[in-house]
Amino acid sequence: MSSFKPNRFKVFPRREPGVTPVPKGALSIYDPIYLGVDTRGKSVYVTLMYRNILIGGEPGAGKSVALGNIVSHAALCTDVDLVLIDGKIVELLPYAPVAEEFVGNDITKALRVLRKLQADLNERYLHLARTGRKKITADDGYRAKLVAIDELAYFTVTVGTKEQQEEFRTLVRDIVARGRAAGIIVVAATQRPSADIVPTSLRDLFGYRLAFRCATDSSSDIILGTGWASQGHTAVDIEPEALGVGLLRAEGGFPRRLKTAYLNDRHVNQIVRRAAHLRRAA
Ligand SMILES: Nc1ncnc2c1ncn2[C@@H]1O[C@H](COP(=O)(O)OP(=O)(O)OP(=O)(O)O)[C@@H](O)[C@H]1O
Repeated sequence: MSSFKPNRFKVFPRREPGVTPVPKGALSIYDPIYLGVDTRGKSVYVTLMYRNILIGGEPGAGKSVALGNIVSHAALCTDVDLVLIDGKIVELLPYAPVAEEFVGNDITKALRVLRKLQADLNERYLHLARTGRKKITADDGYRAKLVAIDELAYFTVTVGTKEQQEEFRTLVRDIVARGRAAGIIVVAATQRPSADIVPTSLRDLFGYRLAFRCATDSSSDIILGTGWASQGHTAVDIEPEALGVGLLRAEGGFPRRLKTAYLNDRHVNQIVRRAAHLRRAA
């Protein structure tokens, strides 16, 4: 188990135009996010601004830990608001003190929060249309948002009425599809990589896909993309004891095996305390 060191999160030069300067010691959502190491021991980062990430795999394979790495980075950024939707409650609850919204296993509240996000999205698009531009930057006066959803299936098949589940699906699809350009990032995790939870049309909207161990080639393909298993890239091959090992595929690239960084509860609590301090000071 690696121990957490705050300076492990490298701060990269921010070259994007219109990025709000962040206070010393804080991170930016425009920075690459540290996820773990690949098979050669090289650090693996993902840049999520203007992108989304889908995380899938069987129970206990490492999805929530990966999600926690991303949310921890975002918490330490003073230029992004966190919207956390957690059907399991306990995975994202530690970040609630620094979140704009925290939703537990309450689909009515989840829908209210997603409708509000959609209205915000519509306003951002109107602004883009009025100014003749295609992408929101911090200069536009809109803050980036990171929407983390841990467990898609909980809200789309388990709780609520059929109508609520359908509305949840529709809202998530719209926010994933249109959110990127508007500075709204979606990070979604599911332990049920099946076509009813993640239809191809939704999967294909995610620029990054991270598949932890899956039971079948078809579940692995549901996360990574059709045809990868037949080319030898399948999360079925990940050994059951290899917790936190997954295949990461970035837009148009080959799946790359990685082991995620592990933050234990103490690390997360330290990060949240630090994040609260940075956010108050910003
Ligand atoms: N990168 C890692 N390094 C070491 N251990 C890990 C790592 N990732 C996960 N684990 C171990 O595996 C356990 C399960 O991980 P995690 O909670 O992320 O799984 P999950 O896929 O979200 O499961 P579920 O779908 O049941 O919620 C963790 O509690 C931890 O003990």
